[in-house]
Amino acid sequence: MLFKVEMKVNLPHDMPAEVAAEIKAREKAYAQELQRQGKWRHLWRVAGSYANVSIFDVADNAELQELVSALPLFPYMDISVAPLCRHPSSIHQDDR
Ligand SMILES: O=C(O)CC1=CCC(=O)O1
Repeated sequence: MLFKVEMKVNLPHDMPAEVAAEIKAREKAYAQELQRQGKWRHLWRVAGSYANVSIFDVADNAELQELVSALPLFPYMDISVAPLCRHPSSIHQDDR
């Protein structure tokens, strides 16, 4: 199942820089591993904002919840999710 996931990051302004850097490094490693596994299919920065738009390809709602709630930045993000289905005009065979 495909989901559009929008994540807006709100790190506390008083978080020490080295703590923020360590969380971001763990976030990057986790995100890249999920991309290698094919579960995090797209990751886009929203221009001008500390936010991203992502496409996840997971088995079901429960797997999405499991993966997203394990994000190191999860405690600091506002997240919105929308389920996706194939558009009849899409030319991409891997949309499903
Ligand atoms: O910077 C972000 O948008 C948050 C994030 C998600 C995956 C990652 O590496 O950073």
